[in-house]
Amino acid sequence: MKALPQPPPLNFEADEFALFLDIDGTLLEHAAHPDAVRVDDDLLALLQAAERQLGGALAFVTGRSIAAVDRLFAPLRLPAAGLYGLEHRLSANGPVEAAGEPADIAALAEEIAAEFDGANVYIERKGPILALHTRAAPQLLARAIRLVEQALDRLPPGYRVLPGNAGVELMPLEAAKGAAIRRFTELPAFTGRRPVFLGDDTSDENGFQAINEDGGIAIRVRPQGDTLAPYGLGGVPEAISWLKRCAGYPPTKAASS
Ligand SMILES: O=P(O)(O)OC[C@H]1O[C@H](O[C@H]2O[C@H](CO)[C@@H](O)[C@H](O)[C@H]2O)[C@H](O)[C@@H](O)[C@@H]1O
Repeated sequence: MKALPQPPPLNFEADEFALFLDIDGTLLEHAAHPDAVRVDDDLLALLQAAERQLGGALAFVTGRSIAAVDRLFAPLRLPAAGLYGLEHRLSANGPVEAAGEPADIAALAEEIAAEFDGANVYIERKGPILALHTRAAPQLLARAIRLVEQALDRLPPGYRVLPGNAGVELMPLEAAKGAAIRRFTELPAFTGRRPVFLGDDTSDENGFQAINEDGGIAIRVRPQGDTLAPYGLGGVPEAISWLKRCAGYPPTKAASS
């Protein structure tokens, strides 16, 4: 695969850009369990500076719930699309439009938890989305995917299965990062600015597509295989270094090499 060029540094203070950030694998290195990731003060300060410089045109766009995002980044609160856009908080201190857990998904979650009883598989119940994490038990990934695919046949239409490298998620069809980003770009704080989206995963490709269609800048972190993003950054450290340059931090050795 041809290496993607790095994105040019942007000036966050230029009133030109709206920034959308995926979290896991983009801002935070992956950990064996979703609750094992940590946000350090350096990242918090960077996000606070970026939010100020961008005039508030900064939002998380993540598969996590907004409640989980707030716990991770406390005391920082940003506008956020959680659960791939099934939840929104349109302004930093606004209300969360949260999504509940339908009865059929609750029943399925119980069934799958019993199936994996004693195995090192974490079942994350996120309202209408069910995630099975096998990062700590990679040998169980194929079984987890099979179980969720079989369950799809029993559920009412309107769900899809999104397999990943370390787990699988069952989610409503309308959960998509592209639509989540567009919901923000219609708001006064974001509109008229060029959208920029950093993501690292298959689930971010839908966001890249929307960004490309809307004349924005799509950046895939640690690109592997096909991507719609025209730009790439090697990993989380490179993504943080690039964001720091955009926010006017002095160059570090790693960033300038
Ligand atoms: O859209 P994102 O912000 O990238 O969120 C995607 C999922 O992230 C979390 O799971 C992933 O990260 C965990 C911590 O590194 C890791 O243990 C897990 O294997 C990954 O799938 C989160 O728990 C999910 O709810 C998000 O959908």
